[in-house]
Amino acid sequence: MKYKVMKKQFNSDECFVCGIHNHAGLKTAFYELENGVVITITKGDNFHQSYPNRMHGGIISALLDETIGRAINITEPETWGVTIKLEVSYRKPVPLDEEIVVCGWITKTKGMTFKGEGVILAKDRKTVLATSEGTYFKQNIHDIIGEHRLSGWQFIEDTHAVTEIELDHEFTRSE
Ligand SMILES: CCCCC/C=C\C/C=C\C/C=C\C/C=C\CCCC(=O)SCCNC(=O)CCNC(=O)[C@H](O)C(C)(C)COP(=O)(O)OP(=O)(O)OC[C@H]1O[C@@H](n2cnc3c(N)ncnc32)[C@H](O)[C@@H]1OP(=O)(O)O
Repeated sequence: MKYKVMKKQFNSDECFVCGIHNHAGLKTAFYELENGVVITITKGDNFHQSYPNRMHGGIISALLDETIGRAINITEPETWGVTIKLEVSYRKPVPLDEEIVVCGWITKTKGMTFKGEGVILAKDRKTVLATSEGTYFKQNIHDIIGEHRLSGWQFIEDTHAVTEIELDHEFTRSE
């Protein structure tokens, strides 16, 4: 099924996943889809490996963590969250020489916490490589970053605008 891209999200300076100046990181761009899912299309590098041509499990979990956490901004653009619990199922090796699609969506918000689920799809946009469930605690951005600056949080224009994406996956909401 084809999903329309509604919005591109901001990037940070130094975050391991989305920091545009983090040279060891993934520099991922995140997009909000019309169905309430946030996605990033990305590819790891050799320095993200565990076994040869296999992405390290910690990096897989970082990708799922941030993608799910960002999905809250579709319905609550001003909300920031910190991860308090994350469960990851590694279903198949995540290759480093092919694009993958990471998807995250929110399943529940209650009080100061929200929950979401995520999936990593292979380059065929269908084969499930990993799945995840996360819980996040809503926190004021100034309590999260303390004295650190907010200035690196910025919109990065795409050279080729991503307007839609085709995914062969059913996004279920269990709660
Ligand atoms: C340039 C500016 C911007 C830069 C941004 C850069 C990058 C970010 C990129 C994108 C951002 C957008 C979205 C991304 C979303 C996620 C991405 C990844 C996020 C992370 O990678 S983030 C790192 C890992 N994450 C942490 O660093 C959290 C450490 N933690 C704490 O900071 C405290 O733990 C806190 C504040 C959560 C609560 O602390 P507190 O002192 O305010 O309150 P307290 O302790 O009383 O807890 C209150 C109630 O939460 C329960 N509770 C607490 N922790 C729990 C746990 N783990 N499990 C189950 N329940 C828990 C208690 O049991 C109590 O429950 P009850 O009320 O029922 O008793």
